[in-house]
Amino acid sequence: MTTIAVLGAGKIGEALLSGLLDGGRDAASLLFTEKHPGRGAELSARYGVEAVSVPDAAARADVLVVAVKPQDIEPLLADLAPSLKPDTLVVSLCAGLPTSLYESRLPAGTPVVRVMPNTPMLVGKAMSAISPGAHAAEEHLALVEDLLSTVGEVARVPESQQDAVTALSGSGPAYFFYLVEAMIDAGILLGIPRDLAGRLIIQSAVGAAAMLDEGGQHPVILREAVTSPAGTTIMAIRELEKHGVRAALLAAIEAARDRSVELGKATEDR
Ligand SMILES: NC(=O)C1=CN([C@@H]2O[C@H](COP(=O)(O)OP(=O)(O)OC[C@H]3O[C@@H](n4cnc5c(N)ncnc54)[C@H](OP(=O)(O)O)[C@@H]3O)[C@@H](O)[C@H]2O)C=CC1
Ligand SMILES: O=C(O)[C@@H]1CCC=N1
Repeated sequence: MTTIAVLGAGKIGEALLSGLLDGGRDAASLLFTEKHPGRGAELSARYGVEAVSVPDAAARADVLVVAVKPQDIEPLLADLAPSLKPDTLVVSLCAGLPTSLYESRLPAGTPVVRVMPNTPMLVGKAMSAISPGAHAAEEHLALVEDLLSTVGEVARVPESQQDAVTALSGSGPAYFFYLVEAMIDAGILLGIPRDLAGRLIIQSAVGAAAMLDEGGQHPVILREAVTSPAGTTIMAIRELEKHGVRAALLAAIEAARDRSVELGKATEDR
């Protein structure tokens, strides 16, 4: 079985380990590296996966999944480059970082695949978008697709779209969590106890997501079906429009895209 090492088992690295194990992968085929020995020991105990050093991961794994913050990439690549085996596939989960950055720091010909996943990986419902670097062939893309399809859906996109994808689906779960949090607060405002407000809103979100996913109908049609003439929903929609919520979402997602571009540029400038 292919050995996979996750370099940086923080929020998304841990979500990947946990999602792969839930998807049936053998813990013996997984490795991870962590900066802090305490966290390494905690994760090993929780998942039964071995914590190793970066050079050990490079020596033993067929696939290295980079999951450190973009700001931490340079020391990691400097650590990795001398011990990397020629055919090792490098998979980057890092926002903004182009495959060309890895290609310029790692041995010539290293295959690199850029991925933008999201945290619903933890429950097997990730949306991941993948793009090949200059030396990644179909077999590499197929391997990454196979790996990530155990933790959710996978789409192939040109690398030029990855910053936009990061803003949409990479950060996307946070926008929905923010909305749910604000709607629960509205329940509190209306005098509903917090637990009940949470159940009302979360089950509405789950139901709406299932209709979007399974029903095949456009969101406008689904919203119109809730919006009765002179009813309650249209009064709420008028307030959302008055407060510029649609424009705020467009601006917010554009700002996230711009930040992804900036994170990539910051490494180019070093
Ligand atoms: N969180 C998310 O929803 C998503 C994140 N991503 C991307 O995933 C990457 C990680 O994000 P996230 O998980 O949120 O961040 P975290 O900070 O939670 O995780 C990164 C982990 O890597 C550790 N680390 C840093 N340098 C090294 C190193 N050289 N060797 C081993 N471990 C190291 C960090 O330790 P320490 O904290 O001590 O520095 C930390 O535990 C980012 O590049 C982000 O853009 C992509 C999609 C979604
Ligand atoms: O906020 C971030 O930078 C990362 C990338 C996408 C989701 N979280």
